[in-house]
Amino acid sequence: MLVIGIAGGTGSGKTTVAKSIITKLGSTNVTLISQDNYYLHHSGLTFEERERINYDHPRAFENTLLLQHLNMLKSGQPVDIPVYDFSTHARSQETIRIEVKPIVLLEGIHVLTDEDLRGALNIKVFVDTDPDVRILRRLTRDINERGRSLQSVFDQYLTTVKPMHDAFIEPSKKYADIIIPEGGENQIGISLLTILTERYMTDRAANYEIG
Ligand SMILES: Nc1ncnc2c1ncn2[C@@H]1O[C@H](COP(=O)(O)OP(=O)(O)O)[C@@H](O)[C@H]1O
Ligand SMILES: Nc1ccn([C@@H]2O[C@H](COP(=O)(O)O)[C@@H](O)[C@H]2O)c(=O)n1
Repeated sequence: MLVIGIAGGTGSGKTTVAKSIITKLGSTNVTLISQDNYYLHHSGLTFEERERINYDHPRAFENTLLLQHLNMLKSGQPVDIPVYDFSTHARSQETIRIEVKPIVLLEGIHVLTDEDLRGALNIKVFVDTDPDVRILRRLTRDINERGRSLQSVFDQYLTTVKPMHDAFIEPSKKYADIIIPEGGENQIGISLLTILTERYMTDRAANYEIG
């Protein structure tokens, strides 16, 4: 199984890049997993307490479960991954079944910051988009899709999103094999990744396999 990690700041276009690759290759051979599904649950906290959590710190995620699921997929077992509800800041009761496919695209803000997670990736990608573009995209998305107010997006951006991006996410770019400027607009970058993936599918014995 080939695992491609797609990191980058919030709103950089990680999901858009991943979905473009799936559109080009078809969903039969490629599956998408978002690190966001592995946000810690915090069942003992009230909504107000959950609202104040720093969701941009690397330790906000249950990466051990994510790694366990990647290992199960690699050994041929399907997995039931958590579903995360951004409007309640909690995992929902449901899970999603992920079947075994030859290619896994793993996208998330911190897929390159964690050493163990990096070790599970065959190709490491960083989507590099200017902060002003990212915050504008995030503002629109969080208000339209994640139940946020304008003020809450401002406050969260300044108190946690930007400081954590500067401290952890931007420095993780150095681990990338491929940097894709401007995300979904970069058709050449997306085509490059698609070609690499196609090549893997036609030659499973290629050098990408981790020992
Ligand atoms: N090139 C683009 N032009 C316009 N809007 C975009 C572009 N890329 C992404 N978006 C929008 O910006 C938001 C964040 O993009 P997304 O791919 O989900 O980023 P990420 O997964 O990095 O947070 C989404 O609403 C998406 O539709
Ligand atoms: N309860 C939560 C959990 C996470 N976030 C924000 O999501 C961002 C990561 O998702 P992207 O799709 O934008 O990569 C991250 O920056 C968190 O701030 C949230 O707002 N609430």
